[in-house]
Amino acid sequence: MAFETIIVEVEDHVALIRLNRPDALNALNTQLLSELCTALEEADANDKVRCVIVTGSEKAFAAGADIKEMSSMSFAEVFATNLFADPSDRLMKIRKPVIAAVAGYALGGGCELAMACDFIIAADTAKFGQPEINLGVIPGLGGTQRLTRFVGKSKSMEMNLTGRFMDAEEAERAGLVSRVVPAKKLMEEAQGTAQKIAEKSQPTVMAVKESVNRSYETTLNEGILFERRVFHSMFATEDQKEGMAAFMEKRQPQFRDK
Ligand SMILES: CC(C)(O)CC(=O)SCCNC(=O)CCNC(=O)[C@H](O)C(C)(C)COP(=O)(O)OP(=O)(O)OC[C@H]1O[C@@H](n2cnc3c(N)ncnc32)[C@H](O)[C@@H]1OP(=O)(O)O
Repeated sequence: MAFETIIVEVEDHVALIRLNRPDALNALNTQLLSELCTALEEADANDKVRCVIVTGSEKAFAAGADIKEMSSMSFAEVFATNLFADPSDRLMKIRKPVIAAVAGYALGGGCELAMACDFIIAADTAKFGQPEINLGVIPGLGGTQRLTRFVGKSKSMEMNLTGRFMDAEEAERAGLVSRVVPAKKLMEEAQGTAQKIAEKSQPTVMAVKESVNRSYETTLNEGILFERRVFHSMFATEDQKEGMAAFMEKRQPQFRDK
């Protein structure tokens, strides 16, 4: 499919999806969100793709949902159309790993999009925030829920109540991002990380993603049980035999996704 508000490149088993509305700091309008979800679904279904990176520009990952598009909507309209339910549901169905490579602003829906990815690598220029309170609304794509799980109640409450931005260093300390890298190295680091994941056994990668995500949805006991059952099931794969044989034979494994 041809896209207008994003750019998609596939190289070495990694799909790079770049948000591309430079005049609006990648504000997430209906078209961009729809194209992003479609690109992610296409990457998920593409046998050549083993890992996905979502990124923006040097100035903005995304400055939130498009305020100009939303400003005149009525309650009846946002309720009847279930605004943001569709992208939220579609993002959660992606089974391949998705890395958010964030430079500049990741605000409101931008922060929520980054958090909906599997992990965040941040440039030292990144700024995260949920400033919806300044617009007279609350987050609608997971900002009160996911941010709380990432950084805890106190910091999430403060960020959501004041609209304060968090810089990259604070975001790393708080556990929102997996690591911070110099802005110039952001894409190199994200690509390198994606390559490492792309070399693993794909069923195992998907099982890790499903198991980690399960920890958000269930009790610790249920989660541990789920993990153990998935672990057991890995012994039905050829890649488990190959991975363990390769260790014993002191060589690199040749995974076949079987
Ligand atoms: C998804 C939900 C439900 O959770 C809701 C949301 O996401 S609501 C949106 C939350 N985000 C914000 O409130 C951030 C809004 N943007 C800003 O505060 C500032 O733009 C900034 C601090 C990120 C950057 O400031 P600055 O460098 O001064 O650039 P600007 O001149 O403000 O912006 C450039 C250009 O982009 C347009 N813009 C920026 N953000 C948005 C947006 N979220 N929606 C629509 N348009 C946006 C801005 O209007 C400028 O365009 P022009 O007006 O000059 O044409």
